[in-house]
Amino acid sequence: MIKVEHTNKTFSGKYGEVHALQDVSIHVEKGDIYGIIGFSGAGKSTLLRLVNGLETPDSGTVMVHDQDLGSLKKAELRKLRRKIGMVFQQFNLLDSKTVFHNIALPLILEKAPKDVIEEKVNEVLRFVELEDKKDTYVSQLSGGQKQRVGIARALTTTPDILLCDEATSALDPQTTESILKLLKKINKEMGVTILLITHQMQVVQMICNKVAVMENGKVVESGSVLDVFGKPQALVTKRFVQTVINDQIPESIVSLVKEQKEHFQVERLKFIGSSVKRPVISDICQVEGIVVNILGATVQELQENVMCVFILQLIGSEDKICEAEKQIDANGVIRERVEVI
Ligand SMILES: Nc1ncnc2c1ncn2[C@@H]1O[C@H](COP(=O)(O)OP(=O)(O)OP(=O)(O)O)[C@@H](O)[C@H]1O
Repeated sequence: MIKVEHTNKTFSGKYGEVHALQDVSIHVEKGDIYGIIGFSGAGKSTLLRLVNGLETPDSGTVMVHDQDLGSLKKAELRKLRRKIGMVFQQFNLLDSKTVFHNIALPLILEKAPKDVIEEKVNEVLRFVELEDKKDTYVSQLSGGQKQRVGIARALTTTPDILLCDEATSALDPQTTESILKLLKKINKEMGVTILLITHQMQVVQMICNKVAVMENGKVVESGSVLDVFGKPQALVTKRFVQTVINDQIPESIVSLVKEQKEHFQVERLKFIGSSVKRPVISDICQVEGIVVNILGATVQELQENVMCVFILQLIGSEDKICEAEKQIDANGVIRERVEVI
């Protein structure tokens, strides 16, 4: 549905050149909620602007619906963009106009008939649950309500792609959750594919099925959310994952672990999907000569799955520890040795 292939974009600024995108590729399929995460300056907005045709790459291609944006005429690009809705961090609404007027704006600009506008606005207002605010001025709304209006406006042209630019960054945690639920409902019930950029891993955890992690203009890691959360490779990805899943040994027990006189190994186990049901702990307990000490455990919801992280201290000889590790690996659990420093 969206294919960005080997794109590069360099800006010339006051202090020299900025390589905003370096060989960036992402593939978004129909029905995805695809998250692009990165710290400030990573290149997320530039990538999003390529997808809606506001920016052109220096090299590489951007395909939307199998159409190469670089080869489209202005009118063709306008037509394609009609099917791409945009949601912004700062809502980009007209404060002195009513909710109805703001939502109707894209259709007013298209000179759609009044009855068509009325019907469509009512439909999207129902969907975002703001029917009672139809005649309220935007200046009188809360941040969450403003974002619902922004989303409703993006839906009036019945887009099949929604691009969200930090849509929840200006909102409190509770409102963020309700907006994310609304985006998920749009994806599920309207079949709209969503590409969002964010710097909050919580957003990715709550609604995305795929994620690309950006750093210094490059995609350093991408894949399904389950894979990326389960086995983050790049340091920046590990840091983002740790903001939502605490997989570290609690500081307070590090010294207790170090006091252990017998030979031991600390292991981090991640159970995702069906591996949650495996009796791994009881399996290792059956390895003769191994004592298991649970140092930490967390459970997080991830998509329609749960991810459990266990930090275990296996006490026993190196041979016995290797035997226990084989038992763990045979159960399809993600395992890594943890050095206690
Ligand atoms: N029009 C421009 N002219 C010059 N430099 C630009 C321009 N647009 C972006 N940049 C630079 O490109 C780099 C990537 O910017 P971009 O806005 O894509 O990052 P970002 O990940 O979206 O960051 P943020 O989360 O802060 O918006 C930054 O160093 C930025 O200063």
